Amino acid sequence: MVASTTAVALAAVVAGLTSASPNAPRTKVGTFSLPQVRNPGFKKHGPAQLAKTYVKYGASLPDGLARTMATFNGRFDKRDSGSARASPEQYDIQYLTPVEIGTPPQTLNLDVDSGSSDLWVFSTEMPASSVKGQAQYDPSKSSTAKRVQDATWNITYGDNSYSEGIVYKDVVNVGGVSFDAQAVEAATAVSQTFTTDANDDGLLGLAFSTINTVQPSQEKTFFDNVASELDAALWTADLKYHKSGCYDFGVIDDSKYTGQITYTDVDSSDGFWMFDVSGYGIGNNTFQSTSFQGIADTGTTLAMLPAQVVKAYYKQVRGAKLDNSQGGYVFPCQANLPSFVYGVGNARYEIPGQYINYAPVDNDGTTCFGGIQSDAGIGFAILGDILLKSAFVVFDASENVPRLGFAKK
Ligand SMILES: CNCc1ccc(Oc2cccnc2)o1
Repeated sequence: MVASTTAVALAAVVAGLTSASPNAPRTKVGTFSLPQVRNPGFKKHGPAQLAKTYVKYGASLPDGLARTMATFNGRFDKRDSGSARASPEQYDIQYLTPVEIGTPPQTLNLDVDSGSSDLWVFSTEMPASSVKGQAQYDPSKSSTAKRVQDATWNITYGDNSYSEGIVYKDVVNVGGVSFDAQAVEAATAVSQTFTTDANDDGLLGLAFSTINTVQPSQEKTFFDNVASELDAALWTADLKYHKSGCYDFGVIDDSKYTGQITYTDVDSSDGFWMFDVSGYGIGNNTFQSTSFQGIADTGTTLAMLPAQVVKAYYKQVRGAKLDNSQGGYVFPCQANLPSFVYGVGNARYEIPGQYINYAPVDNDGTTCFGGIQSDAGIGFAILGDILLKSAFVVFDASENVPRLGFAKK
């Protein structure tokens, strides 16, 4: 930002020095004055003025100025913002977002994941046996793909899914926001859970770049790469129950929420969007102001909450039980589930009971698996899609301390 201010200041000085043309005839005609009129259509733009001056005197533009002018390509005042659809898989197990990679663009449907920081894709670098219907990034078909020599990555997720591979730099476009040298992590191997997930072509990590797994030199997330070009260094998640939602970059679309946005500071020291949940309520019972730490994680399907909170919730559900063979709390699919309320500061956000009936565990739909489960062993709560889809969420990195915003919708 300072660089462009300097350019503007410099341009203003240079523009001022060249206001009178040096080529005017030098005849002695006494004095004359030319009243100046303001050009109503003139938009002040430092780099453009400076560039004009260089061109006027036949000088070539310094590289930085040429690059600046290239990025503006006529958009003198607009910076950037974009919007990308988030389509749910069955049971909202995850939401997939089309991402264009390479030249010409190859479209892959990625799982936007605020709980990790690698952008990785199924690729032609992996064995065909690991690919069951997914789209594959083919760097050999992208004129802008450049291999990052000796770079590798590997990552394991909360559900023990795993992937690893090599790295290219290429153009990546998400919802109209583009970066021309994004680290695209091409998978050479993935776990069976990814192979069987036919619609998921990879992940787009939007946690903090400090937990990106590329070695020997860590790479930046897509958001960190584009943040300085966005109208505002933030992105928003508007996920929905059993229907498509939207990720926006660089803009808060006021039509997508009601009332006020409540902000809370984020502790990003572990690389996550970690914040304090101020408490919880079950159905119409009194709100319990016992705070706990949790991460906002669009890449986790369920809500993993403190064991005591989960126990108190399912105590209100007739026939609910902890079934370790299923890996968590189950209940009769016909159960009438109470709503769940979580607090952010003084604000309260309610998850309808219906959202907490995640999916049947048996073919006849008798027993269902809960959307709220215990975070035992994780070390913090995970506010996954079950909770996030009931709010409009702002992931705001525009200030020194990042923050999360929540609003009703
Ligand atoms: C559903 N298993 C495969 C799979 C798709 C996306 C991911 O990634 C995850 C899993 C858990 C938490 N965060 C990201 O794994």
